[in-house]
Parts: sequence; structure tokens; C-alpha cells
Amino acid sequence: MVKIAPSLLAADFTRLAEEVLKVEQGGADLLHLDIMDGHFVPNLTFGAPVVAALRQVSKLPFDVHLMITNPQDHINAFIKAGADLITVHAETHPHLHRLLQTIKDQGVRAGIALNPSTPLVTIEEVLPYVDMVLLMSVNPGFGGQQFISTVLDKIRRLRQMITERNLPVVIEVDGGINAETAPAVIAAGATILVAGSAVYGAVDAAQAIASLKGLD
Ligand SMILES: O=C(CO)[C@@H](O)[C@H](O)COP(=O)(O)O
Ligand SMILES: [Co+2]
Repeated sequence: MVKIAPSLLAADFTRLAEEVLKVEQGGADLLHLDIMDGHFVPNLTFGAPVVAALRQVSKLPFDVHLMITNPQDHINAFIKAGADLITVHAETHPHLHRLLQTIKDQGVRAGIALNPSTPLVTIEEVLPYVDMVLLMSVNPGFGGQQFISTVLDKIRRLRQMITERNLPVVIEVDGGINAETAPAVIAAGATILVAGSAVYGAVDAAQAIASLKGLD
């Protein structure tokens, strides 16, 4: 069964706690938190204090997507804030194995993310050390962008790599996911879909989540 991780980036920032509870009660499986530094990506969002505050109101697993340079300097702060899963971008660090171990040594699940133009070969050697691979299906930095359809083949190839090696790695896809794009993404082998505008832009978030899961 596919899991849905609504991205808080598309929520109403004047009512963050309510917006988290809305998707929690609406059937979300995780909460996706986009952390941007205005350096690795051309946008700024929020940091660990906001994540810690939301931890007080939600029981959802927190899926923290770090789009920041020098992720090693901030991992402990996000773990302390209550992250259950921390994903770092492969493009941000030359010592991925060490970075992933830093996360896992503290009992938190570790993910590795790839921009649309970064090839799968970049993560081949660290695949046994990750719990999740996040494939970006838009260029990171903003919500509400259009799905890049060539990522479908990348999802299929990653699924094959994981199956051939018999690894317990899940595939998350992030960017431009909606009721039209979700079925092909699921068919290609993704099991977690991030959805910002498709959930928070909908009149009924619970219905939007069900529709992404193919339940309506
Ligand atoms: O990481 C990112 C963007 O960099 C995403 O998580 C977006 O927030 C997804 O938004 P939609 O494309 O679903 O509106
Ligand atoms: Co994201």
C-alpha cells in the first residue's frame, strides 16, 4: 500500500498546527518537512525550532527533507527536534557514508535524495546504508511545479537495483505529484508519495489523500 506524505510547504503558515492536524486526521502516513537554506536551493523555509514546535502537536512520523549545504552541521538539531527520518541530498556532501551513519547511529532512519539530473550511480555504493531513496521529480526549491516525466524511468531503474540486491529500501518521489501523475509513479515502483499542493490546495485534504492512494 502506498503511503502519502503531505508537504507542509503548501500549508497556510499562519495556522501551522491546525494544518498538520488536518492531514493527520485526513489519513496522511508521514509529514514531509522541507528545509531550505537559500543556498543549495534558491528559497528559504523554516528550521529545527518549527519542527520541534510541531512535534508537540502531532504523532505523525516526521519526514525531514534537508535541502541545505553542510547538512552535517544541522543533523543533530533536527534529531533533537523530533525527526523520525532525515533525508540528505547526495549533491551536498562528499562523504555520504559517514553522513548517513551519523543519522543512523542516533536511531533515526536515513534517506538520500537525488535531484532530477543526478544519476542513480551516485548512490550505488551507499544503497545498503539507507532506509529510503527520495527521487526528486521537480528541481528542488519550490512547491507547485510540474512533474518531470523522465523521472518515471529512473524510478523503475532504482526499483530494479533494489530488488536485484534484495535491499529493504523504500522509494519516495517528491514534486508535482497529483491524482494524474500518482498512478504512473506508483506503477514505476514508488511506495511513498510526497504531495504539497495536491493535498493542501484541495478543498478536502482527506479526499485528496485517498485519491492519491487510489482509494476513491
Ligand atoms: O521538496 C520539495 C520542493 O523542493 C517538495 O517537497 C515540494 O514541497 C512538493 O510540492 P508539490 O510539488 O507537491 O506542490
Ligand atoms: Co520535499
